Amino acid sequence: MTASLWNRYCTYLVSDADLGLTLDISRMRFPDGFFETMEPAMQQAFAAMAQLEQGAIANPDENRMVGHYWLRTPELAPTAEIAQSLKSGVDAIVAFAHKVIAEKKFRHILHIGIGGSALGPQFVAQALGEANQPLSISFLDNTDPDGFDRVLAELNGKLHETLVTVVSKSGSTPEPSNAMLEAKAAFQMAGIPFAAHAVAITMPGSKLDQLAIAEKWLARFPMQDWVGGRTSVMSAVGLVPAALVGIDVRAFLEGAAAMDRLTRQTTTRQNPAAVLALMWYFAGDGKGSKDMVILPYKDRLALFSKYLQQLVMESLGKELDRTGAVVNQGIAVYGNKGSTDQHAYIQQLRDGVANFFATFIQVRKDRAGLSIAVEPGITSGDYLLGFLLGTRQALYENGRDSITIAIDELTPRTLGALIALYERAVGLYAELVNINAYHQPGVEAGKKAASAILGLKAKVLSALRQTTGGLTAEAVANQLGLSQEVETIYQILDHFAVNHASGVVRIQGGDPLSTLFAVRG
Ligand SMILES: O=P(O)(O)OC[C@H]1O[C@H](O)[C@H](O)[C@@H](O)[C@@H]1O
Repeated sequence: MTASLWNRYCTYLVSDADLGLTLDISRMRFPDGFFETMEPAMQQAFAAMAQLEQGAIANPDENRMVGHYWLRTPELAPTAEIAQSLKSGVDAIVAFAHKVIAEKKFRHILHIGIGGSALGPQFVAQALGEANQPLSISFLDNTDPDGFDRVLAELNGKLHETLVTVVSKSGSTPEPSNAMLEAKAAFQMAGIPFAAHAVAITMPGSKLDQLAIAEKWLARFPMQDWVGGRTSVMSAVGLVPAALVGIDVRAFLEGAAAMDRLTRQTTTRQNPAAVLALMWYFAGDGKGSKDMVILPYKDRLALFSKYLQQLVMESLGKELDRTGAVVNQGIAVYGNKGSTDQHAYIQQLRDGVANFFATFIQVRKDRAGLSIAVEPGITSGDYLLGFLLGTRQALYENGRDSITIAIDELTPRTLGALIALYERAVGLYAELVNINAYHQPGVEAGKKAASAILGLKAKVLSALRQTTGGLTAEAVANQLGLSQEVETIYQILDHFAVNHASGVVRIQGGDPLSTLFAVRG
């Protein structure tokens, strides 16, 4: 390390002794005066965030407040009623988890949810879980039948001691709904009443909530309208499973509250979320032209990149800015963990296309106990640090910038703080580029197209049933007057045939134009 880099390190380091956290931007090559240039915009961003925290309709497209910061500081909620419901909500979650753990009736959790309703719980469980935790946890986070089978097979013979947490904010997302039905079927097959094992986490009055009430499920926990899925890990969505696996959820919330205090301050250079957002802005020129590669040197944090992928990309990936201009904003996020990735894609980061900036995440404490020496005077943890610093240096020498975030220890408190740091950095960055970070209009397009495709299935089958000799996909499409849908129809027929569904077979193989499909039996 050169003296000038050390100087830059000391000059720009943002640190918080209470959380044991540092943010080092010395390896980002921003020019002198960058902070000064950005200061007016950052002050506006602070003001907008203050409004948001006071209950402004910060998500106007959905006419919603944005309240995830109140989850860890209920006193800041805009009404006493919200504050009280948040406090009693956490009390109820903690009491429920204590009871379940003490009774020892349940040994496993099957958590059902997708997107924000699964990624947070998965990330927290992997980051803080222990081999001897009171309940083990597994996840159904898709509508993949084989995926269901694999997880349910692992729970075979254990369903009588399995608690199922069904999570869906809207209560009508198809994937968790399908997963719930598949889990319910498995319970029925095993002769175990599903309702007595099922917990619903959803917005009051949703389809899922109504089902849980009608079937008298074991428990229901509310999700708030003003908490988005990707920032729901500190609502019942994340707290219920975390408390059940024995994680100190109050410390988790407190860590986030501490980070919120730190990142609410308006002295930019002392505010780690502001500094982080500005580094993203610098790296990608405010247009997301560089990808964000997340490299935690800690196995427990391997899901952090996936978690941040949703948080950052669903929040910032927007076609329009708030004036309605087409901006196609966003920052692509990917990563896994170090040093593992050094044996994979880091080759390209060092030598290939320079379209990214890296974020190294370091946990200074190696492990709970003592380390053996793997070489005289050297531990495995020394290697991990060496690889982190070495990779950072190798990247820097080749013109690749990086940020390093370090914490002393990974605990519920520091994990809460890390999540809160990124939540606010995303909020501030969205202000800098003037977009709504709290809606996700693009997601709807795929959902609508999927439901149109499902609607075609019955029509395709009935057309096929009317012939004996078999039809090509084109013939089916023409019969239905849907020639523009021919490829989708071909895909549906192929899916039928491979799954031997409804008696559909391929009676003459070949290319998509000549393959004949028929109904047999
Ligand atoms: O919790 P749910 O309402 O089931 O939603 C689950 C997920 O699906 C949606 O499509 C959104 O894009 C995500 O932000 C959300 O977390």
